[in-house]
Amino acid sequence: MKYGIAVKLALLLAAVGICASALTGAYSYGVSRSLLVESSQQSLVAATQVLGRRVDTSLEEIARNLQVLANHPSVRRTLKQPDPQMNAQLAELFELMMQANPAYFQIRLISADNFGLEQVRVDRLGPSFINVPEADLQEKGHFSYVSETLQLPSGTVYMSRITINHERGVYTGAERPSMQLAMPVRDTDGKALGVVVINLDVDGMFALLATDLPLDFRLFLANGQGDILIHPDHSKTFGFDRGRRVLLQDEFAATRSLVTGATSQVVFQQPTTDGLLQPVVMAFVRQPLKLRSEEGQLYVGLAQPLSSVREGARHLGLLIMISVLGFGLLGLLGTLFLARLVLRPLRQLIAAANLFGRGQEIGYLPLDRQDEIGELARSFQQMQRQIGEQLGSLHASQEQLKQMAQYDALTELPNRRMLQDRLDLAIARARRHGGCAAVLFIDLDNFKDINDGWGHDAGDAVLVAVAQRLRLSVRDTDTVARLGGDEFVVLLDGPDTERDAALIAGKLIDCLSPGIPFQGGTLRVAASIGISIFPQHGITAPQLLMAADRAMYSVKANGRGGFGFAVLQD
Ligand SMILES: Nc1nc2c(ncn2[C@@H]2O[C@H](COP(=O)(O)OP(=O)(O)OP(=O)(O)O)[C@@H](O)[C@H]2O)c(=O)[nH]1
Repeated sequence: MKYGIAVKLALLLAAVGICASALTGAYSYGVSRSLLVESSQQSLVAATQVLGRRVDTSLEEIARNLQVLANHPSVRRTLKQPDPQMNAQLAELFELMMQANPAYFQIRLISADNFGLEQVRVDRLGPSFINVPEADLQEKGHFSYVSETLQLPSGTVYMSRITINHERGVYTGAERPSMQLAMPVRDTDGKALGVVVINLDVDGMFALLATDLPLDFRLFLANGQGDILIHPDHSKTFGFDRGRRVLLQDEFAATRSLVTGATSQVVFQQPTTDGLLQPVVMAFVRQPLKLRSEEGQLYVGLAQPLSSVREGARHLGLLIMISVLGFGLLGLLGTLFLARLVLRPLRQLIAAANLFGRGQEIGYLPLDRQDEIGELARSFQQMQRQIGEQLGSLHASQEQLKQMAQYDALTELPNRRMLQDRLDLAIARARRHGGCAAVLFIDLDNFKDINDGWGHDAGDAVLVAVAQRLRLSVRDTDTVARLGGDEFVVLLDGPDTERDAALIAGKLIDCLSPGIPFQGGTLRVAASIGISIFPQHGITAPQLLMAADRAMYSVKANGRGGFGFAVLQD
């Protein structure tokens, strides 16, 4: 039993278990993976929406700052009557505001007079600020952020398009993506005195807004017409500034529905392209701007590497694989243990059956168990009992058959067949030791008369009594047999047989002479005996029997009731 049932059962169950859990694992992995990717995509959309709203909120905050400045009494006063001291104080105020708002490139106070001459201007230059000297101040009346803002009602914000700042001046904002937010400064009677302008660092503002996003996220921004303004590949930004527009809807076909207004958000997977070194999931939202602006709306986008989206799914897959293998192994060990547990009593039964087959004590059987194994053990015990009983009766029958084959049923003396065997044995022994054997052939005289006169039962009683008397008259080592009817044979075996034969024949005749009591009466019986001796009268059993038989007939012929020896062979 190289691979027993336990191993086979364990392997089968473990294989079934592993297949089932692998299929379940694969299915749940597939479903969970889709759900995880879907959930990541939804999270990306939500993050993009939050970012878009933050842009709008930031612009509103800038508008509130503009309001503070436009309504500042010193601003009005210096626009009405320029005062270098007041200008210096305002410059300090502008600087403080720029310190608090890192995305402000520049704050200016521009007069409505003198062709829009800058009154106060503070520029950011790296970590420091420059209060531009009066001599370097410029006329800005021809810029729309001045001319158009002067037309606006008090408290209204002008917001320019986002462009590359080509205005003259050496400061951090030069040649960088920027936008101008301006507000008119009006006198109490509503007369426009000038404008306050904040030049905003667009990249800086978005970098600030996106600070809490994961490092591998990439930011995208397009203006209301779809011109890409922020892209990891800078060659794709502000294409219109170089005379070749690069549009969001051309770059990412999936955003067309967004640009045409069919949807307010899109999420899609993008294979590797310029500026995106690996496949990403991208989400874009259309962000309407609350402030009146030339853009009207912006398109804000975020890209997340597909690998990080799938990271969770990969982790899940690994967990599922470990679980499947772990549970498979546990299942295998558990099944092996269970199978051994179940098979132990079966092995006991096998051992018991083997012992029973060899006729040995069968030992312990799990008879107390209430399950199928207990039932099997009880059936086995029952079968063992029945087989034992049947074997017993078979042995008894065999013994009976043996008795019947070798003994006479009436007298219980050895029959002709057994006599034959004993005679053969005696001849062989005599031959080997140079001894002899004697056959005394006994036939009752006129036995027929007893039958006829007293009935067959009387004859039987006589035969039984004769057998008993003959038996008691010889040694235990001698054989007294009944050949049939009223014929008996006594076989004498020993060194002095020849001399004793006549003696014993006389003794036998004498033992029969007492009457045999039967039903209140007495039956009389006598016998004639013929004697043959080995080797004188024959050297085989038939020869000896025949010689003795003939001798017995000679006795009968000579008047019965005596014995005589066989005639010597020539
Ligand atoms: N009761 C009884 N009678 C038997 C049995 N076997 C044989 N006999 C009878 O025994 C008798 C034998 O008779 P025989 O030996 O031929 O003759 P016999 O009357 O003995 O006369 P002799 O032998 O010449 O002296 C027959 O009548 C048989 O029927 C038996 O088992 N029981």
